[in-house]
Amino acid sequence: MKIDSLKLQNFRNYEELSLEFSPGTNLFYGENAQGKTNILEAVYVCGTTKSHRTSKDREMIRFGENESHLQMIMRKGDVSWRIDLLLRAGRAKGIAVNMVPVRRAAELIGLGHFILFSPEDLSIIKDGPAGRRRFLDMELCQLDKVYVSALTSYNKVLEQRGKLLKTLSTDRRDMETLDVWDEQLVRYGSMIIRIRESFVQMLNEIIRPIHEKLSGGREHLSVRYEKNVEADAYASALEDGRQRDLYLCSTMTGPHRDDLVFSSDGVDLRHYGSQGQQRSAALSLKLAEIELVKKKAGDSPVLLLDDVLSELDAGRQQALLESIGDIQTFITCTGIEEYVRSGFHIDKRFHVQGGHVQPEPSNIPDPVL
Ligand SMILES: Nc1ncnc2c1ncn2[C@@H]1O[C@H](COP(=O)(O)OP(=O)(O)OP(=O)(O)O)[C@@H](O)[C@H]1O
Repeated sequence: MKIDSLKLQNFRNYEELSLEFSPGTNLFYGENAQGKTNILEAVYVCGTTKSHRTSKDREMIRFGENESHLQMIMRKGDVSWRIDLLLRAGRAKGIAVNMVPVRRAAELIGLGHFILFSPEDLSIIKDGPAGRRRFLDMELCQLDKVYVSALTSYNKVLEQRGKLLKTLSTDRRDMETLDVWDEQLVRYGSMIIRIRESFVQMLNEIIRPIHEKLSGGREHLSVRYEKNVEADAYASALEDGRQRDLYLCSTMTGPHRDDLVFSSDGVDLRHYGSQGQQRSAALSLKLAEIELVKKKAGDSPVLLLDDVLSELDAGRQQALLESIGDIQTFITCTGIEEYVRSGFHIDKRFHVQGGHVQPEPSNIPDPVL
């Protein structure tokens, strides 16, 4: 799948923007705070309906405006799709595919796959479990419609249960309602756990050879799904923990407390990995994500590299660039010198300055030796 074009109106610092992309590598360069990441964000939002930076649509609407419109044309072979998104402050997103309004974001799933890699992703191993759960959710929401609806329902029930627990701490009359929420929590939670189980199993098989190659055969990386509770045991665990939940006014059991464990030769990298090992594992995870999408969706993802190359040393940069192949890629950076130095092929480049984007003639010239 490739993206042909993007149009923005009142999105972040863009009043009006219309861009046509190369199906190969597109590079956006410019000083800090000019609007490079905003373009990647817009592509990601059009493809997934979610931003990687905010859960509030309001923040993406240009300051002083009430709504924002995004339009993206995607193509798979001869078939193309036009995606329209309307962001409105305090209201649900308006989404249309080929000019036909769709009610649920899930209907976009499967059209395309978007893998975003930013410097924050490099600390996914050492940061808290929330980031690793977010990784699971963002990836699975693009791959599996059942997962999206289970996750949406689970989060709603979890919130309702939390509110009820608070009420029950002072007034126990509504105790039967808790049984209803628990039953639903177990239904959706078990679905999430099972889907995560098979996803991590697949991820583990893919990441191992990738990481071996990246570490020159020195390290053997494995990913394990650290479940808070087994799907089959969820109902009884929830019941056993009910008094504690009532006391804490919070649900302590369920996949919202899951984690992923990354180990290298048996050592848990979350706690004992060196910074270099943690960053390598994070890069392997991204490279594995690319492979996984190709395998599971039978299609190439779109790769969005947000200022990440300058964070990697030469060996890791090489590994990332080699894995790009024929994947359509969007890269942001502040300077183009490193691309000139590495001789990396760029199909189309854009200069970004203060909310204006200037396409420039194709490839960066070869370095003068
Ligand atoms: N809702 C908004 N309305 C208008 N401008 C906004 C909005 N949100 C962010 N901006 C502006 O967008 C700019 C940041 O853009 P972006 O994050 O794309 O920067 P960047 O070019 O990627 O910079 P860096 O290289 O530092 O990451 C800032 O000037 C910020 O004020």
